Amino acid sequence: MDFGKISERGLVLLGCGKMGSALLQGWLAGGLSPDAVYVIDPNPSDWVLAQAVHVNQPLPENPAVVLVAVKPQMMGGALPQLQSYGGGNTLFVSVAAGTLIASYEAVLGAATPIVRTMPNTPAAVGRGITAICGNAHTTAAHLDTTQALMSAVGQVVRLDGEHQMDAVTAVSGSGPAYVFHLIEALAAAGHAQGLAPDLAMQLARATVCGAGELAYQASETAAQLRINVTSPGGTTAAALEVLMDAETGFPPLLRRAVQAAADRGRELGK
Ligand SMILES: NC(=O)C1=CN([C@@H]2O[C@H](COP(=O)(O)OP(=O)(O)OC[C@H]3O[C@@H](n4cnc5c(N)ncnc54)[C@H](OP(=O)(O)O)[C@@H]3O)[C@@H](O)[C@H]2O)C=CC1
Ligand SMILES: O=C(O)[C@@H]1CCC=N1
Repeated sequence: MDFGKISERGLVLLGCGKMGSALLQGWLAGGLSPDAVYVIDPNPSDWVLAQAVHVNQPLPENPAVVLVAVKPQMMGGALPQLQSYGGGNTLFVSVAAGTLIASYEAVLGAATPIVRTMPNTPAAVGRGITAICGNAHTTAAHLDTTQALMSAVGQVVRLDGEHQMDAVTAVSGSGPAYVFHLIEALAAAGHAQGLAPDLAMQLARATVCGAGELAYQASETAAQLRINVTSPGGTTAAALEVLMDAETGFPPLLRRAVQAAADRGRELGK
């Protein structure tokens, strides 16, 4: 990726925990010079400290981008220190769940270009997906810059508006955790069938990873890939009868889980 203005003017990363580090890892791997990155974090990890980026050092006068990756609950304490960059030509990009664009505008000024995004942690291996939407002061160029930054760590989709963000967060932002829990639950179920825990975990993890890779590479729909596994009257059909039950299977369970996540996003926005 050509980091252009970011290489010249710098990128400030406010909060460099799990999500900030996943993004930073992708950018550095994509060719961003560590010298262009200014991390602010009270407890930087050993990994961050080893990246030759500026950590808790004086900031550039006019950074091209401020990437906000602190928890929503920390935003009130963290954001005001960057208020002086508001209303100028610094683009603010937030990855925080829940926190509304209006909250940033209240601190930074409504004339600040702000793009709200929702990435996910597979960004750490270049396989994330990030949804983006901007405020009234973001131009096509700001959205392009954000898209380029997030494309360094996976796919990017543009939303119609911020109203979609809580649902997106509940599906793809939090979604990796649902899949990791699927691995845990599948392994536990294998153990309940008499397999040793290690073997059950190896089988479950490889199965989810392999199925994910197949879904990524194959041209068929997810439904067709499922049908391809399901021999009529066979073992998969027996399991799917349980999992696809309209009252007790995955569909109502995931609907409730995604609803809970989206509701929590809305609460965080208050
Ligand atoms: N994790 C995920 O899968 C995803 C997270 N997000 C969003 O990313 C954001 C960060 O989440 P995540 O990375 O998981 O959380 P982390 O707690 O791992 O990272 C947040 C980092 O910010 C630091 N921090 C706390 N206060 C300040 C401050 N005043 N100034 C600068 N840095 C500060 C924290 O330090 P300390 O630990 O010492 O408090 C921590 O290192 C959240 O808003 C979340 O909604 C979005 C998509 C996916
Ligand atoms: O759990 C959270 O609130 C964050 C947002 C999406 C994933 N992690």
